[in-house]
Amino acid sequence: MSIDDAITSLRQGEFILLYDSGGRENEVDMVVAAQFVTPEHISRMRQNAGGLICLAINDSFAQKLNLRYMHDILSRSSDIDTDSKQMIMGTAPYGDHPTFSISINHKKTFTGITDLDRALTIKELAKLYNSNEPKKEFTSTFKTPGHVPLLLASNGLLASRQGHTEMSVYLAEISKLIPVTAICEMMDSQTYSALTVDKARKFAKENAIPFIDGKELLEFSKVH
Ligand SMILES: O=C(CO)[C@H](O)[C@H](O)COP(=O)(O)O
Ligand SMILES: [Mg+2]
Ligand SMILES: [Mg+2]
Repeated sequence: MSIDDAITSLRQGEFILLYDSGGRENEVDMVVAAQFVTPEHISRMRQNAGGLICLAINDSFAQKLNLRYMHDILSRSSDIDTDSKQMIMGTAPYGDHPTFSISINHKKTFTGITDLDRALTIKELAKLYNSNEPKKEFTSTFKTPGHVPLLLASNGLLASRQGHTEMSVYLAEISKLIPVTAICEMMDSQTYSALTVDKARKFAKENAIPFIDGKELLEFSKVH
């Protein structure tokens, strides 16, 4: 299936599968546009993917919310001693910096972890994108720490970093959707490892879900 098929699915609030490359995580994430997320999407990501359900946002939105990478927040914190700062992740084993920022819960959640709660947090954060006062609404409507990790896409998207964070946000942007995505790595409960790309492709085919290869997406982004 093509990038056009992925755009169609994302616009319909359906999942796509997104593979980065053998040169980095070598993982396939389930991806859905955050504006359409329902408890059913969260349930499917838990059961069919099984990784960490995260919320990726583009750089301009992150700037409006005054969000920072967690590694920067921790590095600058005067509450953390020098030895402990050695723990802060600079680059992951596959070479990229992590995109994690703070984690959030919508204030109307209870524990924050249920399918209902996480869907509320994710959908409401996407809704905030069109707010006239996003920062004010963000700080008054969400709590941290929470059960939905925020991931900050690099400015320039694929030209800067080729992670699922940037690729999923790029796909939302070219779909003319709010550039906020819910993503989750696919795991294999038989091998206790990441699902292989071949198994993920089979899953995609069996379930009629568009499968996007990061290398193809990168080439596409260079000419569009
Ligand atoms: O680590 C992650 C958060 O669960 C995932 O790999 C997610 O795909 C985002 O990270 P990246 O942009 O590095 O691929
Ligand atoms: Mg990862
Ligand atoms: Mg990833």
